[in-house]
Amino acid sequence: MKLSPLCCALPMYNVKDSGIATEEDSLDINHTTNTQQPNALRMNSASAHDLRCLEVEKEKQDPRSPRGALEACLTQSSISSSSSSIDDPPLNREAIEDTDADAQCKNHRASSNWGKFFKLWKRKSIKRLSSFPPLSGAPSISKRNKSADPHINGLILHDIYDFQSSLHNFSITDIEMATDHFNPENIIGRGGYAEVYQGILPEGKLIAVKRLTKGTPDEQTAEFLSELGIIAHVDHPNTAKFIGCCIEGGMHLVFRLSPLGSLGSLLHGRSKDKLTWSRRYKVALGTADGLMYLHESCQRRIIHRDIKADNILLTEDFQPQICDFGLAIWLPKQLMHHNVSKFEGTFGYFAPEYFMHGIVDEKTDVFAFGVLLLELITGHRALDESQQSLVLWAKPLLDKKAIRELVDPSLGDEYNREELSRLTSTASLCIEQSSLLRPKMSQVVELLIGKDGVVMSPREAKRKILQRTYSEELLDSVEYNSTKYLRDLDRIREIALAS
Ligand SMILES: Nc1ncnc2c1ncn2[C@@H]1O[C@H](COP(=O)(O)OP(=O)(O)OP(=O)(O)O)[C@@H](O)[C@H]1O
Repeated sequence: MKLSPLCCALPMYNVKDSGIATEEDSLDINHTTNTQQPNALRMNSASAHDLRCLEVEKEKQDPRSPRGALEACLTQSSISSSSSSIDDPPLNREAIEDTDADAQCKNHRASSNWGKFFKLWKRKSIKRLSSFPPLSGAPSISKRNKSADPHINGLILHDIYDFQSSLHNFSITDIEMATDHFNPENIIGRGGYAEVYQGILPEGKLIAVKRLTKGTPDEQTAEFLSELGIIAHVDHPNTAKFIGCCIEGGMHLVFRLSPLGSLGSLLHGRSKDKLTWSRRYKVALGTADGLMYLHESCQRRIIHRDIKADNILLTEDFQPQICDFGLAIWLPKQLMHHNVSKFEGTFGYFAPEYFMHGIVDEKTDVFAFGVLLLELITGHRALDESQQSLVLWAKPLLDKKAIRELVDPSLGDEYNREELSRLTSTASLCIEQSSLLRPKMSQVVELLIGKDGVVMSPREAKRKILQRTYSEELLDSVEYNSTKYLRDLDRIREIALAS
């Protein structure tokens, strides 16, 4: 079951009182005020909103944040196009107008460059964005940006805009031609926010067009910018290939088509037999590599927050590509974790600390990756039709190493025992209830490939990865068992269904 971002407020466990440094949703622009929030949360909404506005201003100053990168681009664009500004068409208010009566935020929007962003995208003359900083080898922006010298800052901007992005600004005519006017027969996927159409460009390139369909125009804009701000900076063989976007007639993100669709559709569909053991192993390794890149090798830490089989696309040679960055956040280095006040994500993949405290960090992705490994091994869904959790079913079997009972019957004996053993022991570590005992993704990769020929036992691995953080200490001090996990799962499900 997928939770929509605004449908369900996270029950608060008074994290502030327990001493954890909390932070408003400073990085996730999805988090607008939720009218369905319980009273306690609603009472806080005014100050949270003010804080949010302040945070937005702070993000705009940081050229490495999604908002900062776009703002920087727009500042530059308005500098370079200042002479022609008189001729500019009026802003596309429709896309950004907010019905919110909050005067402060209206003022913020009036002075914001976001309107210009949409205007830029809409201009036919600008077909290519040169707005996003390079993905690698970028100038050390944060360091140099400390200088108050406008000349130096000008140089930095110059560096940024010299980057020739290959992102394309499609017109709605391009998109309609490619998808045969959004012919329903071309729908290849439906998610919580979007319909995805396959299409073909005049030069023959196959594309997938993600058309945002759910929510109000404001919510769609927030979702669009949130995903765009992350994917435009992500470039790895195991992440979805973003080509460009179109903001005419709605919000559209354009990707290279992954011909085999998602891992979820294959694993739980009629073509399951295509997923031989060696392909499953390849998918596990590739996904781990992609996630390690997001957590540890990007300019900023990216937490995906919705790792699941449906969000792993497959190329024709079964190379996995992580997609759907709609919930992803950038986490500042100095922040141990991020606290959210609303549930977003997918049932069956939630880590206990997310249930308990709304804590989001790399380890919540690691937990979801562990569930994904279990899906690959067992062929079961994360949550089956009767809402039974795969984690709770598999845990006792993992503990007593009943591997034959775990393995997908459709594989028969067609699997590599050593690889299977690595996958099961890694899965077992990833779904540890205490995030402290879960490995980092770089450790996961090592475990999966059996580095140095050593297959680590969970006990050995636990000893190796002991690295306590404050939040981990706190979590560890709370006795968290399967009963509590189940209770939390039920409670969150009830809240989600009630709202
Ligand atoms: N590039 C692509 N190539 C092929 N299929 C795709 C592609 N992108 C998306 N899909 C299909 O569309 C589905 C939905 O896409 P996506 O997850 O991005 O939408 P969403 O609305 O954000 O979904 P969610 O509810 O998971 O947040 C995917 O599970 C996949 O089956």
